[in-house]
Amino acid sequence: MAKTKTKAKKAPRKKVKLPSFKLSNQQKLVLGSFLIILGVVLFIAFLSFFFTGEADQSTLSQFASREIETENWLSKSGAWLSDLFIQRGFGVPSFIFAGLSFLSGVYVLMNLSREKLKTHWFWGILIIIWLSILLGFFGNNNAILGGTIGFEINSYLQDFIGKIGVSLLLLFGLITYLAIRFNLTFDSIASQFNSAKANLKDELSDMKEDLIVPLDNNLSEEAEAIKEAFNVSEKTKTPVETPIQAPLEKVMEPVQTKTEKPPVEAATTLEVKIAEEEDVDEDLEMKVVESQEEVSETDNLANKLVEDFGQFDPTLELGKYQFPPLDLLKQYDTGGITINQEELEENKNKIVATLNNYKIGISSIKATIGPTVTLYEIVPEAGVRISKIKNLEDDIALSLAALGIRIIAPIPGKGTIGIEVPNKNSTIVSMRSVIASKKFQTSEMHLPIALGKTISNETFVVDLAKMPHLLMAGATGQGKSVGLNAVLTSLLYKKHPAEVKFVLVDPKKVELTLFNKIERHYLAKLPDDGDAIITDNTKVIHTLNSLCIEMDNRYEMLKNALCRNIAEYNVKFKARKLNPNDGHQYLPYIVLVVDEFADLIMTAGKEVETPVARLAQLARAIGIHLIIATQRPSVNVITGIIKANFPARIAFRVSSKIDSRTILDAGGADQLIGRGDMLYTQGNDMIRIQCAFVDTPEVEKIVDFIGAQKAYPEAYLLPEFVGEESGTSLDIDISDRDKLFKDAAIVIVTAQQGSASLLQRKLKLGYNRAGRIIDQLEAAGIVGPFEGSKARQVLVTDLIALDQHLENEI
Ligand SMILES: Nc1ncnc2c1ncn2[C@@H]1O[C@H](COP(=O)(O)OP(=O)(O)OP(=O)(O)O)[C@@H](O)[C@H]1O
Repeated sequence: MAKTKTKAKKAPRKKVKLPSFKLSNQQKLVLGSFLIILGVVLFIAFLSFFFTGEADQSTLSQFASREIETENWLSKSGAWLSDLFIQRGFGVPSFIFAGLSFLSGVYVLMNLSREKLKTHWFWGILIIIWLSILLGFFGNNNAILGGTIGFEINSYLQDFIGKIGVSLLLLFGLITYLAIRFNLTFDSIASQFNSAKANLKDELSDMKEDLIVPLDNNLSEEAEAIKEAFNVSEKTKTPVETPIQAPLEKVMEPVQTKTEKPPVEAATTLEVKIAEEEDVDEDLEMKVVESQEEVSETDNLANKLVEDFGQFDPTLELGKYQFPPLDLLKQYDTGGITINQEELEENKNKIVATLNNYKIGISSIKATIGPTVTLYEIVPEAGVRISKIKNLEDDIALSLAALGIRIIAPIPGKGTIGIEVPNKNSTIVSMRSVIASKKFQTSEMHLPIALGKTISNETFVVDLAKMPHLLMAGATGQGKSVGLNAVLTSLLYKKHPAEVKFVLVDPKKVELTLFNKIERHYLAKLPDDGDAIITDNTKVIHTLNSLCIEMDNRYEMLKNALCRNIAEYNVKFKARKLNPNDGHQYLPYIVLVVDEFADLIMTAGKEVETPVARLAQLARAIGIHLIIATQRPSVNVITGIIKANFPARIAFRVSSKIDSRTILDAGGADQLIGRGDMLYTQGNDMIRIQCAFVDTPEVEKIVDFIGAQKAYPEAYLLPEFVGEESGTSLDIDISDRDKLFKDAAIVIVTAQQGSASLLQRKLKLGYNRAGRIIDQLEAAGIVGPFEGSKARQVLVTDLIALDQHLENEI
């Protein structure tokens, strides 16, 4: 309740703040000096009123007449103002108005906190009212003291609560003021009292000390005199000294009690100090407040920037950007799901009959119809072993004469066993229907992806940012490319070009080329690089390493901004709390899509695996997400380290159970029916989804629509990466060359084929040594640079030319 109350109170306050005008420096100078002068004018006029007020009384009614003269030091205006404020207003306390005006001027000129000024005015006005009542109370005979207001309020109050009531009310007002304004509490008053007591004690003991020290000095002087007079030896000293020490100890006693005060008293001394600081060093306190202002100024600066310019809008540069309309997508599933009652009945009967053949009784059966598959949920009779039903997978498939039967025993979270049976006529789930779904349209996810529809015909939307990386695998022709397009299309329909960037790697060179048209809107690439879509293996390695650099840079930025992830960082940046001059900028998400990952690993091996593994392990927090698609999900392609960092996996149909296990760590993908039928897992649960279908012409229309709009001057640039093969290999020292360098050169030139595997075979070398020799051959100008999957070009035509080439080197 209390909370809601405070909230309700705060809301209108903010509204009052909104029209807060901002002043230029010149305006501040003008307004500030005006207020200061007004303060001085009021002060002079009020002061003069006490000398000239009576005489000017009669002239007030003829303000406009120039013939009538007034005595006020500020003439007619002075007389009028002081009459208004003092006579008819608040009396003597009106001087506070002059002070407040003066103070306001100073605040405006020195650009001090407006909040503090408001507080001064608030309390100032309250004091004026209180004082005016107080003076009205005591100055019954002199109405000027409390002004008409003070006088009238007084007489009004006295009529109701009497003189005693008014005086108590005034006292209450004073206590309330002190308590709120100076945080005065009963304890602090008590401690003040204690401190005064302690001070008094200290002073008394000091006085005692002062009295004793001369005594002590005198005594020691006397002792010296005695010593000298009688020339006493060490032994004889004691009797003389004893009477002297005794009074000394006695004298020390009060001093000791002073230092060994009980803890309570120590606390009081501490409080005394604080109280003293508060009382004496008011200026010092002001300094403390100023330093707080400095802190709040940075806050205010952000607030002010937000107030002045609104939140930072990353989409502003392409403010008129239009998201692609739904019409660009084709509607394939207008007819809805087509499964007839007969088919359902038939399948049900067959399932029941098959199970009965094996003496498995069913207590109930339920069918859920999906776009491609119908799920029959059965509850077996008590005592039936689940494994028995699971083993009948092939028999049920045989009796239903259908491929792609999957048995889920039991369905997680339900006490049933599921049998998925493909529909005779599967329905295409069009991209349009999933994009148009409420679930996708209203999703608040960072990177929403509408993958398709589940078995119960619900649109399935997931957040790529949460996955945080996606592995897609499936045999050729089962819907991988369509799946990738569905992912990209989802993001294009939901995210502004400023919010997400794609890095597309397409070794097949045909699947993703379409997206070239939106290079300057949505793609990221290396600086000084031709196409943004990467088809060349060397470029892939450079890009992956560059993404690693981008990742490191982003982590640095996050660290400096004290944020844990990209979402927090961007919120802070939008609220203008991060200064672009300190290297901060709005960070778009980066989605790296790699098609045919197996091909990359085959040709570039570790060079690709290492940065991919690094990105997969670390990039989630800074908004780089990986989508990797592959046909061959063998263990040397999807290595343990990559797999461990890709909890979200999609499996299209694969040819064997082993492949299914490699992708999903479970069987099932081998029983799918293809054409976009897929299994999705993000940990434990496995969901069967019919992937949304988006055809190439549709994607083309979308990219044409986006490509035709105003774009950024260039693609999002990734940091530059200097490849090792270009940097280190070229300056390989001749003396550092491998012993087999010449032999290798002969092999390469004879075969006219610059490949490391040739050297491995002919010279029986390991991969690493062969690779190093190839690098040395490149440095020597015998073979050309790395060209991805192709063998390097041999630059020396025959063995005679090779001899000449090597001789020239020396
Ligand atoms: N979700 C889907 N709904 C309906 N049909 C689909 C779907 N996905 C794929 N298909 C059909 O399957 C065909 C092959 O799909 P796709 O090109 O995506 O396969 P792929 O796995 O990428 O093959 P490859 O690995 O050879 O590139 C498509 O042309 C289309 O006819």
